Amino acid sequence: MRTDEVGTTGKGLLRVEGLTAGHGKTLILEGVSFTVPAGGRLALLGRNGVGKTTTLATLVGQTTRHAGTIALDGVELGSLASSARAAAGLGYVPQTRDVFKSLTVEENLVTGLKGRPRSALEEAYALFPRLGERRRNGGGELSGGEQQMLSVARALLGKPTALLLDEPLEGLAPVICDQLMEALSRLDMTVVLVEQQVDRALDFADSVVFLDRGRVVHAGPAHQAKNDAALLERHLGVALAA
Ligand SMILES: Nc1ncnc2c1ncn2[C@@H]1O[C@H](COP(=O)(O)OP(=O)(O)OP(=O)(O)O)[C@@H](O)[C@H]1O
Repeated sequence: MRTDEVGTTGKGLLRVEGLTAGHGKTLILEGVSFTVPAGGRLALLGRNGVGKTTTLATLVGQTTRHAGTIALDGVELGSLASSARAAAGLGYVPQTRDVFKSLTVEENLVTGLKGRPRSALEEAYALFPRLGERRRNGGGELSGGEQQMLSVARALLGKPTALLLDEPLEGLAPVICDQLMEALSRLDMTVVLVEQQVDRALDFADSVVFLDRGRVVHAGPAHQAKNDAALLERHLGVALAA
């Protein structure tokens, strides 16, 4: 168990098997399988357009699923509506940062409470003190980093057992990336992270899956991938700085 934790322990086993999905009749994913143990952290990596966002969107029920299963703690989610998947414990922070610009920070957070008491908002402010300082500001007045914190905090207020993060660091200054990754590293829950900043993603994750053209082309421990320049070059076209 991690110390200084936020979230749920012992739950969040995510099993994805043979997922074939896309947009309408257009197939993007073909037979994608991976398992993340409860409390595990998976980095889902690959070049642009290989299907990373589509994978997360399929898990939360926003694409057309043609085959395959998605099970969270043994509960099959594949045929449930998105709202029921969220209720079953799947949290999602989309690439678009779901922030309501016309609502204040606090009002945005309230939309994530899902019936929990208002006092739970303190969890969000404890994780991201900056949101506490900005609680009366409008969502549209926030910096990119603050919007991302708000988007993550709102997803966490729903008490997910597995959190899906789509490129949370996109467009953020390095110091804000540091802060966000530090906060995420304190979460004690299953996480699937899609991220272009490969070095940060591999430092955060225990395991990694590389996608190429909608298929899993490599799966293994994150630390091994980090030290395998040929693997990174092959699947991402990049080499990490030593
Ligand atoms: N709504 C859509 N309708 C049809 N095709 C789509 C739609 N959204 C994405 N695609 C296509 O699906 C493929 C996979 O896209 P996806 O966004 O999942 O990739 P990605 O790996 O997340 O890429 P990136 O790193 O650029 O975000 C791409 O070829 C993309 O053009």
